[in-house]
Amino acid sequence: MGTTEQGTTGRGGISVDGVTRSFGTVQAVRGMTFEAPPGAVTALIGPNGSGKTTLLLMLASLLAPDSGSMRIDGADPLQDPVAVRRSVGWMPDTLGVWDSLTATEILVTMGKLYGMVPDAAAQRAGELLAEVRLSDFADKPARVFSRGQQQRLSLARALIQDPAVLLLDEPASGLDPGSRVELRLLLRRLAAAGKTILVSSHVLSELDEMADRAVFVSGGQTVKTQSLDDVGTQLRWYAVSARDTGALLRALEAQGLAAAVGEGTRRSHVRVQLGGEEQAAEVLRYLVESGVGVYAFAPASGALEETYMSLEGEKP
Ligand SMILES: Nc1ncnc2c1ncn2[C@@H]1O[C@H](COP(=O)(O)OP(=O)(O)OP(=O)(O)O)[C@@H](O)[C@H]1O
Repeated sequence: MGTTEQGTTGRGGISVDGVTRSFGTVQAVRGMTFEAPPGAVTALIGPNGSGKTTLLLMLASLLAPDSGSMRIDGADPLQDPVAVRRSVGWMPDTLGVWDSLTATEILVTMGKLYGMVPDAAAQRAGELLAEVRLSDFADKPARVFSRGQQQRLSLARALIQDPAVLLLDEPASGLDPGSRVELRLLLRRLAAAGKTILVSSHVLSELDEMADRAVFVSGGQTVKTQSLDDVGTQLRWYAVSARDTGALLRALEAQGLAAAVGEGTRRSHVRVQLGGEEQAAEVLRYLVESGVGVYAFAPASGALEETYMSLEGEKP
């Protein structure tokens, strides 16, 4: 597939419009509407129980919505589940069945289910196991895999048919720091190749590095979408540390900035809200010139965490 965005109803990307789903009296998804374009990583962010997994299951055509419409790479999961399953790679938050099969057997079986001839499936399995650094475990049964190894195998399984769309539910959970970096690089590479990637995660610092856009959900509804391109102009809290905290506070107040001593960290710091990177650069220059001895100056939290916390704060 190409890298061009092709609109809400044409081919390419994910489009979700007014989707709902209940389980008995529990309204898991009350109304979600958003787009995830091809060639980008879109983050799906929300508190526990906000409906992320339910939505991903519906997109993967494994669960039917009660109402609303969805398009995945141009196909409707209700009308055309076969097309959707062909174009979607699904990485659930746990690997699931087939514990007694080896990693290679799992991937080859999946490949054959997608219509690959055995040789091609075996070759693809070998390439993917190398990609997720599991070549040494190719002939080991999945039941002996650690949580992180299972996650990596699950990712390989999601990629077997070279899908146009990747749906990933908490893919970094259980991964060691090195594997997380590799996952990030792999997903950026796949997005650059034109794939549509929708990834749910609670690790916002990681999504800051990985995602192009974010969809925030709460109580089964989409509450905000954010482009990470706007981060440079976003109002953000900065944490500033200086040799003389009192002088630092006075210097910031002299600039008309509301500053307060921050709490909750080992190192003493001052929190100040700034209107974007331009203002941050000016304030930093001023502080350095005023001789308060600044030794740390950075956003107090990631951009997504800041939005997440502000949305939590707005809740009734
Ligand atoms: N099969 C089911 N039967 C009954 N209730 C369900 C079922 N699946 C999900 N729910 C409920 O729907 C709501 C949304 O669950 P979901 O798993 O989609 O949330 P989530 O955002 O993925 O949460 P988490 O961040 O904890 O993974 C929850 O209240 C959950 O208890």
